[in-house]
Amino acid sequence: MFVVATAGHVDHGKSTLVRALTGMEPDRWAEERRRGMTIDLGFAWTTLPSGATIAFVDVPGHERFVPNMLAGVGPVPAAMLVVAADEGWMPQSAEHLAALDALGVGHGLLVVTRADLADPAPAAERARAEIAASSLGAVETVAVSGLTGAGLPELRAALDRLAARLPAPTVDDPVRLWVDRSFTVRGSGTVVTGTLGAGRLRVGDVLELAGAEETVRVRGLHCMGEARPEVAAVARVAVNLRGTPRDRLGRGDALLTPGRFHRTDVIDVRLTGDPAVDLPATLTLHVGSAAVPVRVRPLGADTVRLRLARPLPLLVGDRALLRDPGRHHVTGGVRVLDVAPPPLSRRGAAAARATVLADLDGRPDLAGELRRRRLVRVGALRRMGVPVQATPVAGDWLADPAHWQRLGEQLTEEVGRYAREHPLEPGMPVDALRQRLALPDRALVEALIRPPLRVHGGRIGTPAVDTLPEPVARAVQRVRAEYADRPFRAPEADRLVDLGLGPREIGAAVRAGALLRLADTVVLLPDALDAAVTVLAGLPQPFTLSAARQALDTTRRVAVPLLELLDRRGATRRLPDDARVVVT
Ligand SMILES: Nc1nc2c(ncn2[C@@H]2O[C@H](COP(=O)(O)OP(=O)(O)OP(=O)(O)O)[C@@H](O)[C@H]2O)c(=O)[nH]1
Repeated sequence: MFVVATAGHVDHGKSTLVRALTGMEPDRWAEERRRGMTIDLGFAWTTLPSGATIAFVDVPGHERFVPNMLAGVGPVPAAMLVVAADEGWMPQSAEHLAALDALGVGHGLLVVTRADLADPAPAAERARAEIAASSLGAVETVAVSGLTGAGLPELRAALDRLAARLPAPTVDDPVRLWVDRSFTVRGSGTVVTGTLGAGRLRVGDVLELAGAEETVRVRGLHCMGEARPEVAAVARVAVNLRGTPRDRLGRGDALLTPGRFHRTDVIDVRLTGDPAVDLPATLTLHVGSAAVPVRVRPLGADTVRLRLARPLPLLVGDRALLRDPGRHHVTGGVRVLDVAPPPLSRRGAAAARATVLADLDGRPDLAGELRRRRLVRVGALRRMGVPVQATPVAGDWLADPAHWQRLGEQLTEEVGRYAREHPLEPGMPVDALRQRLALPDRALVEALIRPPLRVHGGRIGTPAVDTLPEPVARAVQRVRAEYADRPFRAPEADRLVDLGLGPREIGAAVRAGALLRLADTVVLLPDALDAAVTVLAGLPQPFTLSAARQALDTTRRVAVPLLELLDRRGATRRLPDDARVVVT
């Protein structure tokens, strides 16, 4: 099935055309029949020559009912713009086209009606020129008479071609069904209707109400007058919500796949088309079938922040329309750039925000969102409409890769600093670290830990120190504290004993990797090796033993075995003349 909305000036023959195509009566209300005018939305369907089904959303043409028109057009992907041959292009033709353009409707047809009353060519030419400048672009044109039926077979064929051009619906997406009507059916209870633009509905589904944060169960589904166990997009659908009082939901509400949409009352948007220089401070935002008053705060040249009078389930990339209800005038279109924007409380925040927004295009972009939010939950991103194809760093957290790497470096620094400031403690408490790094979740801290660091007893430290017997671990910490600023000076044997490290303790510490034995009684802290390579790499190459000794600020007792160890590990290479180079 595909769904097309009509559009066009009042009395140009939209309803007559839908009636002629479908044999159904789209104007449902007695008042509409009496006044010969469409006030609200009408619906009808038919089968095309290809066998495809097409449903029409027939909208009112009178300017007073533009909000109803927008509720019908908002969720529909294609439009049939109707212009009467005898009247030609009229104000509501223009306003309806402006609305379709603002909403970014990209597919449609031009139908010149009442072709039995006048030559359709002039009206067609003018209309085509207007339409060409809109999001609809170049459209196929068909002249018809709803009265005589002339042109209807050609129109059916053109509708088939239009259907073939429409993008395939995404039936696996979450459901956001904008409600355009709600009524009570005797014996069945509350029924709502809408255009299902994406996703799939099944009897028994549990859905959320956008406005009430409560869930409802789908008791029955109707599509084209028939009960169905399941309806997939794109379709006109009636949903029976027996048990839900009718006053709980109406036009502008939405039925949602639970947990998949972010309800927001603040959005940052880009104005599309010609951004008006002076936007009024209050306007009405039309999106889907909803119409909500908004307060407008300009940010950049074509970006504004909108504060909605009530929250709506919006996604990054949504198209919407701003209208000035006082002046009966479509102000322009917007594309949603951010549905969870940061507050603008600091001085200069608005200008900074405008710079960020200038780079956004409303296309959900995972890498960009991660860069801006740094750390964000999978569910939150999904609810904003960002497709998530990335592996969480911990739990359901996603991280910007560069930020994550910086956090890892900060963590190492913090743990190192803590060890220096608290030499007797066996590591830094995880919660203290979480606070230092301002991380929202302990799981993130744990995910950032890389060997040789590890968590032990709620603290983060090096495993060697953790697993050593308590007195030995303390003794090693004392060495660390005492030699922090001269890492290549090995303590003399009697100093080691003073610090609590006799031959047995030294053996345990070396086995655990907490000390590095260079020679019988020469020990260093294990990180001295890497530090030594860094110092040596800074020397003019090759360097001599004596240059190395001076650069490391140590004695031959340490320098000789240290360089030999580095040679064995391949970090340095000894040349035939006994000088060395650092291997890079
Ligand atoms: N001669 C002739 N009259 C037509 C044709 N199509 C519509 N009309 C007449 O034009 C008038 C308006 O037609 P509608 O179909 O109600 O127009 P509409 O565009 O649906 O009007 P709104 O929904 O109120 O905007 C009616 O009197 C129709 O009988 C046509 O092809 N030929």
